[in-house]
Amino acid sequence: MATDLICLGEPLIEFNPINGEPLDSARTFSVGYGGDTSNVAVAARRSGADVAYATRIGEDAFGDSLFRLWTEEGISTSLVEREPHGTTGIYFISRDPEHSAFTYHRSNSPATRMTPAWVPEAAIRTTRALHISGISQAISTSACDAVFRAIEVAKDAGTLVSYDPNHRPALWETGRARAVIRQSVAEADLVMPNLSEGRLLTGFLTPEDVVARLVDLGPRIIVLKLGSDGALLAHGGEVTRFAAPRVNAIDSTGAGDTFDGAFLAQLLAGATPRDATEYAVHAAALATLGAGAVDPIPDRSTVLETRGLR
Ligand SMILES: O=C(O)C(=O)C[C@H](O)[C@H](O)CO
Repeated sequence: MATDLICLGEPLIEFNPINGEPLDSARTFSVGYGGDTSNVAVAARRSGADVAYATRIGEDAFGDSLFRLWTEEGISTSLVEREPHGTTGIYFISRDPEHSAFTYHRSNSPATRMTPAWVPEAAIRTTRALHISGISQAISTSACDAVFRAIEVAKDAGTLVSYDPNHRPALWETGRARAVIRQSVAEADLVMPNLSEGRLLTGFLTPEDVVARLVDLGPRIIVLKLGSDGALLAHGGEVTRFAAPRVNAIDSTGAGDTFDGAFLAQLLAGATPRDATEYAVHAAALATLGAGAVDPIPDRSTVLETRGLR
């Protein structure tokens, strides 16, 4: 059965120091789930979308654990390939309320061996939206080629292409990142960068200038994510600012991904981009109230109940 949304990329197992201790002295970690596109899949699912995740993971314990997550969340695993003897990637969080930093152990993971031939073309042709990100383009050349192939198939079929640059400087050289991300932004229908990514792509500083330049690149809908300052939506020739509710954030990991998934679920359910942005700023704020990427992602009823926070 066709799903509303396919998220394609690399999932990771997450290690988060208990009480936010620095990595060099941390002795105890809570173990959770991460990987930006998997986080988006969970967020979209918890907001009511019918979602499939496309990836390659190992036939190892961490692969089993991720597989269980998607199954328990009700995310289709029909596009998940298991690699015998593959080692599923992991990362460690250095926690910060606004900008968490990540230490990766993911080189040579099964996801780095995604190729254009692996891309699930038939499924992408029949779904309504495809979500991909710059992280999958950073992890290997063949994964980057796979993302571009997925975009090409989606565009050919009229599937909405949703793209988050998620620039991670630790994963690739900035000149290449900028070129690849710009090309992807130009091809996408919907892009959801943060301000530093917008600045990298456009050379402009203010959110308004950044959004104006991104509009020139071509996407139909641009949502510039501004963290605790909310978001700026550009759509249909109008630019609208949305404030975020005030919360006592403890960990921003995955908040941007929660925004993406929440926005996509609303859009696919028929909401306008304005209503989807209003909903997504609330969902993203709630996602900062707990530690780690996936556990604090709110469900639809929690987002709707807490919209009065502002
Ligand atoms: O940074 C990555 O590659 C990850 O996927 C880890 C995190 O879950 C993700 O960055 C949060 O957005």
